[in-house]
Amino acid sequence: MNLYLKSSVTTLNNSVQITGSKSESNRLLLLKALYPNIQIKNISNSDDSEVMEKGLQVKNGVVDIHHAGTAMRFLTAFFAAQQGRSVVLTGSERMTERPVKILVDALRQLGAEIKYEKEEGYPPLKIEGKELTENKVSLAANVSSQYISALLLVAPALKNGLELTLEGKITSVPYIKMTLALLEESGVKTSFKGNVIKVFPVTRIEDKTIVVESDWSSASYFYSIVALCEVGTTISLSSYKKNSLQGDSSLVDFYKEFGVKTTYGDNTITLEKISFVKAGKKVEFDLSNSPDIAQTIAVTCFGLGIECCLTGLHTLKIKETDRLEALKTELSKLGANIEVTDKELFLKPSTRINEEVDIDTYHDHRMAMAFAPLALKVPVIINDAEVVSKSYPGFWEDMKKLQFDIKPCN
Ligand SMILES: O=C(O)C1=C[C@@H](OP(=O)(O)O)[C@@H](O)[C@H](O)C1
Ligand SMILES: C=C(OP(=O)(O)O)C(=O)O
Repeated sequence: MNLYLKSSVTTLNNSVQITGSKSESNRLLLLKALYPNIQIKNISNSDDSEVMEKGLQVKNGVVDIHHAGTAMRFLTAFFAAQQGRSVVLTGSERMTERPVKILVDALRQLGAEIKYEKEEGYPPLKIEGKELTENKVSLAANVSSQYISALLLVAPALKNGLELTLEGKITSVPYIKMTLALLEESGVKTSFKGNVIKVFPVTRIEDKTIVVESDWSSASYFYSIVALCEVGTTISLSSYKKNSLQGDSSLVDFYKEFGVKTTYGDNTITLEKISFVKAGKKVEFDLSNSPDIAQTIAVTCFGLGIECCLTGLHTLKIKETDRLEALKTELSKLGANIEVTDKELFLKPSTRINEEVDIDTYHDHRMAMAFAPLALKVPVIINDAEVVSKSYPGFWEDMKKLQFDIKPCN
């Protein structure tokens, strides 16, 4: 499904309810499978959380997690430690190109039995669940934090717990801290000192209800909309809190640079455009702690016609698509002057945006959602727009509520 998007509004005053964080939800779903007395509220309605929930229930056989990277990594560790269960863990074609060797090697060091069904280092994986009794392992921390979170999530159910030594520069740190915080909230003892993380074993935890905060990565698209609107625009989003576990809450600081003020209310945040962004402005952001908002920020800068230098993007090449190349190709079609390396993006200021350009989305939900706000400036076509369901199934409906005119096209 391709969608033709345009919007003639310049000012908005709306509110949107966003579904629970998919990162928090997928962690809690795994913890609930290990400790059923955990109850989860405001769980994500994303495809990725749905495949995670279904995957956890498979006793033996094939588990297909489609495009969900976290589900792939978390379930690899989960099934490796499930004695008596035997599965083949697979996903979409892209998933067979997303590396898992660092995680598989670490699990093997702990005693796991995992074989590559096709290419060494990549899914699909054949996993024979075993009791893992080894409890010390070192692994590279500079490629994806998901490998680390995967090990930490199964750690409290291992007989001897786990001690992880992280090697190299640790990437996407807030996601590791989120994992530890949710373990603690569930009643598991953890420690993180220097580059060593310890998780202590627990056989039973108290009854617990954990409320998932709504998804900050999803909130980014509304930050972009507010930034591209006139002064006076407000959008309220729920349910959010000030002390978020999600690193993408750094949007609050990043978007100040684009004239967007965030006010915290009771369970809501209100985004308000309070000042114009002057021509000639340039922003420089290190996004190594919040890689999932890189596309949103790059498109906001292009829409505002300002220069940006985004660094810390080394994980983007192994996500749903090579996001650096995808951004370069699609922003160039719109007329941008953009350069990328394997970890940075440089955008020069532009004064015009090409109209009615077909934006390809490369099976990547964030390509579709990041480019949609540009319809405030010129009509755009988003190809394969259904990709949004990976994290935000209600995205197009919410955009219609914000008076975006959205029609299917060929
Ligand atoms: O643990 C998580 O929930 C995630 C970690 C990040 O991955 P990397 O650590 O690979 O950057 C992030 O990009 C992904 O969307 C979700
Ligand atoms: C990278 C993402 O997800 P995953 O790695 O879980 O597929 C994302 O949602 O932007």
